[in-house]
Amino acid sequence: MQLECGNRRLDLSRPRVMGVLNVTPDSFSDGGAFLAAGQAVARAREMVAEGADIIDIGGESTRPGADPVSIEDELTRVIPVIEALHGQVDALLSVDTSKPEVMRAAVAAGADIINDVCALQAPGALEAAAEGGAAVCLMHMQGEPRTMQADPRYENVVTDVAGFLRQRVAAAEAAGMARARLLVDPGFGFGKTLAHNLSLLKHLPDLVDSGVPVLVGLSRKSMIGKLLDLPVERRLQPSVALAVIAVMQGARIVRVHDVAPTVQALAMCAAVEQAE
Ligand SMILES: Nc1nc2[nH]c(SCC(=O)O)nc2c(=O)[nH]1
Repeated sequence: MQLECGNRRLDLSRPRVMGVLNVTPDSFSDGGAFLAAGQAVARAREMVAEGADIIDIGGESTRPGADPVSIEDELTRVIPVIEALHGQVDALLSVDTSKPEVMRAAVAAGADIINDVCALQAPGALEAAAEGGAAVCLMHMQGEPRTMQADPRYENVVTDVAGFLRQRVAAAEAAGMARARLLVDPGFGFGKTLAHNLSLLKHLPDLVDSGVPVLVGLSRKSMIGKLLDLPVERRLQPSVALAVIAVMQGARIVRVHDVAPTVQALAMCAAVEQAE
């Protein structure tokens, strides 16, 4: 199984690690720490050295309650980092954005993957994503970051999310994107209660059956805090455990803050997968 990212390919026959690089002043886990492009580039290099296959660069926090960011501010934050990293690190570059203007500029600057928590629903996003050839991650979110955790409700969260993602895959293909360029993601924590998140993880194989590789983001999320009553800075071990569970449920890419421990854990998953 290969993911087509422009003229590059990512072999998904073994699970891959996407390192989170928040270039925002209010990101929930390292807000402000990497605002300066120089610090962001250093952090990216650190994650690549730890084994990250992809660096996910985000200029707008989408944690619950986050305020929207202007196009200009998002461009100012992410483009210099993509330009500085392009061709300089042995990892694919992903841009975490929902804005078509940022998608176009990021791909032009060297982004290999568009990671859209809104699954290309913004006006012009399908066209922007189609034209550059980058891979695209289509993620499910109910509502918007500011209000999505108020009172999320579903008929059946698994079939609702799976149906939405199937529809977004169809829309992307209709816009001219080959299926080999696509990823789907249930969007843990994006308009979901703890029960919804646990059900989605338990039934992840239903999503895997869609034939499009699955990416998940569970790292340091509030579902861990709710289950174990742990603050963000003490969620490493459960985050690694959730990455292993997701991979054993069929996920092929995990989006994480703590790269080295996740790389180690997924190397063991890969060894077991490949054993006789
Ligand atoms: N594809 C994808 N992109 C993401 N961006 C964020 S930002 C919030 C956080 O890291 O807690 N989460 C996710 C996720 O779960 N999947």
